[in-house]
Amino acid sequence: MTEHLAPPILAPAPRTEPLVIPGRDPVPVTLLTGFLGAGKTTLLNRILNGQHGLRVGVLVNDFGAINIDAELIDGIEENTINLTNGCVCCEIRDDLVNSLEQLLTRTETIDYVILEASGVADPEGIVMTFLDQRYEKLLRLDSITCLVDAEGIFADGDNEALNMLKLRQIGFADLVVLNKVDLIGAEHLEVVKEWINHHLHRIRIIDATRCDVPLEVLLAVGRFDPAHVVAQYKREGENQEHLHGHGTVGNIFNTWSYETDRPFSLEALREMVRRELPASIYRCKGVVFAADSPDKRIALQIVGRRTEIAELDAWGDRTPRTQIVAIGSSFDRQELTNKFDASLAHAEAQMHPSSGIDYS
Ligand SMILES: Nc1nc2c(ncn2[C@@H]2O[C@H](COP(=O)(O)OP(=O)(O)OP(=O)(O)O)[C@@H](O)[C@H]2O)c(=O)[nH]1
Repeated sequence: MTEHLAPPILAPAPRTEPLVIPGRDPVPVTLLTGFLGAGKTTLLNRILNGQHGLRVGVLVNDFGAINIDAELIDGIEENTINLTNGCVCCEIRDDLVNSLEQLLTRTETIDYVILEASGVADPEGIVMTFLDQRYEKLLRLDSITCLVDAEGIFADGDNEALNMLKLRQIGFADLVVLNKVDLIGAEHLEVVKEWINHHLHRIRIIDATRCDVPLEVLLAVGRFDPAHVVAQYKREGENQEHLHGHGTVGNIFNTWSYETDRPFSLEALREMVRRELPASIYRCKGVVFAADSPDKRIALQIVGRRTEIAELDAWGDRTPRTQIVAIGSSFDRQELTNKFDASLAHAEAQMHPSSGIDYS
């Protein structure tokens, strides 16, 4: 039921020939980066449902053993490929290229690709893949948009490696969407902007709630500039900030996953998160089987101690089963399992009479 981040896998022999799909121009790619829970999937769904006339293919890289994001992306299964078993920025870089190739050859109809990196991905490896000349006839990096959680950006702020990762995610981007401004006041917003501007100069920042950003600034903008990557390296060199590879970052995270056929009490789950979830759990998400609504799949989203619960489709032919993943640093997995176990409906029934559904 528990695991660390997957260890690096042996990469296949590197390609020597340029990758070309005959008759095809390089397909533009927008890379979505940003720390756990910042809003990448929210933005992705917004783009997929937007009026842009583009036929979009999607690559999703999630953390943990179960790819929950794939469940939460609105209905384009056939043009979506999930990258599992590792982080897109290092362990599965060849997998990334193979998946992109698969996505582009699978159907003639894709004319734009969006890659959602995992929230723990260091952008360097991904950017380097796109700068590799072997792939330049296949793909063109159009832009890198980094989502920042304006409320949660300073969570666990004493953790230097964590701050560094967040800054690198921002530093490699050509646009920052400062998201969740609905959750903070004007003063906090200014503090976040000052923090970003203090560390990184001349980054374009757009404030947003629920990633409501005009599509014109996100897609087919041709903003990616390799010179910016060079400048980022130079800046890091001057500030001696380089992380010496993703391994350093990867080591600060642990993942946990949980599965059960027994139904949850949503109220108990929400209360448990509010009162007891350790601050060292940065992100938790899943698809839940709930006693409150046993016929429908329930999406569970936890960022810090905020919980969002939403009804998805009916279980239909699928056996109702809860799958939850969490990521954080230095937490006790058994303790976490116990806390979730205690939020199961029957466990709750022993302590409280049953309560109504609250989807707020
Ligand atoms: N209040 C508020 N909630 C938001 C906003 N944007 C996103 N959320 C919520 O934040 C949670 C995380 O959003 P996601 O889009 O899944 O974040 P993510 O960056 O894809 O997360 P991971 O990749 O799983 O780390 C979800 O519950 C969203 O509904 C916002 O502007 N305001």
